[in-house]
Amino acid sequence: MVYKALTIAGSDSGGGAGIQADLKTFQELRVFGMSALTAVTAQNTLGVQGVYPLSPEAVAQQIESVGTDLGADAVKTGMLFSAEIIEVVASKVKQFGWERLVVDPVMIAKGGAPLLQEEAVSALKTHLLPLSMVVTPNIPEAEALTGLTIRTIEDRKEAAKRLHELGVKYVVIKGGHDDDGEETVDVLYDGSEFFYFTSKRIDTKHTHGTGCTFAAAITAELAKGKTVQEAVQTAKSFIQAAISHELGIGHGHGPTNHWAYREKQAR
Ligand SMILES: Nc1ncnc2c1ncn2[C@@H]1O[C@H](COP(=O)(O)OP(=O)(O)O)[C@@H](O)[C@H]1O
Ligand SMILES: Cc1ncc(COP(=O)(O)OP(=O)(O)O)c(N)n1
Repeated sequence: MVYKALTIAGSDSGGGAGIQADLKTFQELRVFGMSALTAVTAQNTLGVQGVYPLSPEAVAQQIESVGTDLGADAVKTGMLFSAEIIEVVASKVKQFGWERLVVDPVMIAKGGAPLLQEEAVSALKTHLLPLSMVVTPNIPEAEALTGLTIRTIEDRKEAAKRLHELGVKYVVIKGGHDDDGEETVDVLYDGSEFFYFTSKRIDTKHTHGTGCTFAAAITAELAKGKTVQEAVQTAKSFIQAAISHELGIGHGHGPTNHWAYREKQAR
């Protein structure tokens, strides 16, 4: 069986985040990866040097090409840049009836560069979140989407409930930005229960692209027909391996190691 996943996201020339991280993750999890580019970024481990969005028509046409021929078992969105792009993505998701949709609401790169226009946050809430099966905000993104200030796990639970009310079936609020304590905890809410995915916090500066990689792993597992709980568990193990076995490349915040999980499984 060939499982297929489509990522709709921006290109990271440095290869650690964006489309590149997504396709590497799909491949490592034995899922055929396809892409629709929303923007080209000139980016490396030191930061984002340039952002060049594509036209909404170009984004729509790429999705159309994939949807009318290959099809997709699951779809992920990453950097969407503008309200116009969000609207065409939402309309194509509806057109092709894609239900296994993972929305990683990328807003700002770790170095501080904006990857989503501020006025596009409300388009994300109105047009895309109601269509999504899973949304995977980090803490600042969950704050921007809900208007809440998030300090504690209870705050994250409240934010998850608010996002669920927008129509998202499963909300995962990631804990990478909560650097208190020895563990990172990702909180999953399915509309009635909370589940916690915990791992040892790794002390490293090489975490560029963790969010993209984590959401891409969820997407790959959903493409195979796994449940959301199973998919999040695999994604947590995948990202833990990718962060622990750092590559140490570049002069700044380096990428994670996308082949570490496979090598660990093979041992
Ligand atoms: N230092 C770390 N050690 C272990 N896991 C981490 C670390 N930083 C992030 N993660 C994990 O990586 C994934 C992405 O989290 P996060 O960094 O919050 O996202 P983003 O890249 O979108 O800001 C989550 O599963 C989180 O728990
Ligand atoms: C093209 C592109 N898309 C998304 C991101 C953000 O990726 P993320 O996984 O959140 O990693 P950091 O930028 O926070 O390291 C990006 N940088 N570029």
